[in-house]
Amino acid sequence: MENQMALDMNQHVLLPVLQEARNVLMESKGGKEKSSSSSSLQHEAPLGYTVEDIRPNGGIKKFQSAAYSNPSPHRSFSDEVAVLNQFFGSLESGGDAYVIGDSANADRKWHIYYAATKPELPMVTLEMCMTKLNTERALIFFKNSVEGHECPAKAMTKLSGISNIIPEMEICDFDFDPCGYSMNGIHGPSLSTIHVTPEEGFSYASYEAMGFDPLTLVQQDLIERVLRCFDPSEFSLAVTIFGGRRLAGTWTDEILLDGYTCKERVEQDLSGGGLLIYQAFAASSVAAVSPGPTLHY
Ligand SMILES: C[S@@+](CC[C@H](N)C(=O)[O-])C[C@H]1O[C@@H](n2cnc3c(N)ncnc32)[C@H](O)[C@@H]1O
Repeated sequence: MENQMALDMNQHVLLPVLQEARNVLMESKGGKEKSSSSSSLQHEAPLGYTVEDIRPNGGIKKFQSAAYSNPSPHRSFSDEVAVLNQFFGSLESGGDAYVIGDSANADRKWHIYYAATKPELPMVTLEMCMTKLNTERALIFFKNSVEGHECPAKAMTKLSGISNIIPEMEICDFDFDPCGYSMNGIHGPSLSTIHVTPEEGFSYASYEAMGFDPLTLVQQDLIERVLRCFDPSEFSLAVTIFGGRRLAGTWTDEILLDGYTCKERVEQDLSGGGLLIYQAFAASSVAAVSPGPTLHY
């Protein structure tokens, strides 16, 4: 998870680091608040990042976000792993790093860093990375497309269908100027987050959810609801399971999606008893990508 990963960095850390490696690391570590009494909060940059911008987000302090530049060593995964090991390598599980995906395609790899002090509680986490969004769906995340609505972010949440993904979730959403969208959702122990970059040519949306009951929430239904919001030409997803397959309900199933071809499926055991299932999909008309191995660092 991105923001949610900041929950308890002393206990455990599972960092999915995809194309936006620097952002994920930044958000996982979290900008540390220096003063909560001031109305203009100061943030400390994590892991040597420089704070460039801090935006208020709906007035909810814990959902604030910040943008950072990415100086070395945050330009290569090996360097990132070396830095993370300094922080987390001495935890009971040690620090384990994995790169999963197509080794021939630099844009199609899933980077994972895992470290824990104690066995994980049973938990399923879904992470989706969607690219080449449908142009009309992407337009919803431009502010000028929701002109006239009192709150652009709320309009985007509703018009895109994001509010229907897990309808019970209380959503804190944020619109960027002139385009872009982020939200965090919460319902009991379940958390979710979405970040959308809608610009043509490099459009991208991420969806992540954790803490839900895997025996009642059906994997395929949830994924289909997410896809309806963005209609991407390509996407990959990672399901991380702690607690064993028996408690994971439908979350170990292979998913079959109308209009998409599964290009790759990898199952990777994680230290600490976890299982990661990675799958990559492309809209059925998109040319096939050859599967690649899992590389261990
Ligand atoms: C969803 S936001 C970035 C999400 C990122 N994880 C974060 O919290 O910084 C990305 C989209 O917002 C737009 N955007 C507008 N102003 C921005 C800003 N100050 N910082 C980051 N993105 C901004 C970008 O062009 C892009 O379409």
